[in-house]
Amino acid sequence: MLEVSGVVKSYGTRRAVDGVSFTVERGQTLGLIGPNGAGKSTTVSIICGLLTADAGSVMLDHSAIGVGASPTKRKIGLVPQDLALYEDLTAFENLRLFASLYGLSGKRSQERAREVLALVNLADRASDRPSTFSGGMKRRLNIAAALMHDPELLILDEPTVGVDPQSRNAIFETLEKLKSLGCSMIYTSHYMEEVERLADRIVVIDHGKVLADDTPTALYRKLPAQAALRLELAHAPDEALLTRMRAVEGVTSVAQNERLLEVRLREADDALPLAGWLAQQGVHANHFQTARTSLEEVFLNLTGRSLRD
Ligand SMILES: Nc1ncnc2c1ncn2[C@@H]1O[C@H](COP(=O)(O)OP(=O)(O)OP(=O)(O)O)[C@@H](O)[C@H]1O
Repeated sequence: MLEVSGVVKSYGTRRAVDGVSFTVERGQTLGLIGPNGAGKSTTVSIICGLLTADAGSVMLDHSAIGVGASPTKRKIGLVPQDLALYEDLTAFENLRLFASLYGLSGKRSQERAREVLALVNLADRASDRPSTFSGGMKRRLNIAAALMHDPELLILDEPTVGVDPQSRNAIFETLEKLKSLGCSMIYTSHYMEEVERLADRIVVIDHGKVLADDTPTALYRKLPAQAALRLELAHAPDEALLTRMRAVEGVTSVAQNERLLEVRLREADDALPLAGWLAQQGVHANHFQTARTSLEEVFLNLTGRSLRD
């Protein structure tokens, strides 16, 4: 449905996007993840035709997207990072204003406004002004605005920035509903857990380049460790024991802080043979905890840096 090929964009001498390519299939949610300044917003602005690329192309349903009016652009709905609501108008009036920008008016515009307000769970707040809304409700109204013209592809640029955890959840519920209705989405974020919750496919971007493009499951598989075991031992282990433990089948690394050990395992099933080995060595744990490694580590593994400082 969407094909981004070799897109390049510089601001002066700074290359913000450096040959980015990826595709979004119909009904798919793509997570575009990278740290601040990675080039996500620039990429998204080029896809929407708000910025011109220096090189490369963006095709939506085999038609090129360029700057300026085009019927293809109408197939996209953008939820920008900055809120774009009129505080003096009610939620309903805001939506009708957005609809009029797309040439939708009269009864059809009223019906659609009611439809999208219900979709974002704001039907009971239709007559209220956004100035009385929480940050998360404003975001949901912004999502509703982007949906007024019934786009085929919804692009959300970091929609949870500045939103409290409870409202964040409400945004996710809205997006999950849209996904179940078959809406195609691009979701940018620098929070891996957010992208992981929604995305069928994740594109990792850094310094304007795509570092990985895969399904969450495939990205997990590429991590050297997929599980971890945290142990609190009865006695601090000596170096010789740690060395032998590192050689146990399935163990990828062992970090020690006095009596606490964090053992990285290739997969969760490797915990059992390790527990057997520890018992054989006469090593007793007072406490242990298993944990799955997080997809956050994909970025760390690819760049040696974490997604956020
Ligand atoms: N209008 C501009 N003029 C000059 N440089 C810019 C402009 N917009 C972005 N940049 C630079 O381009 C690079 C990519 O920025 P972009 O906003 O696309 O990244 P991002 O991944 O969306 O980051 P953020 O999450 O902070 O928005 C950054 O180095 C940024 O400073």
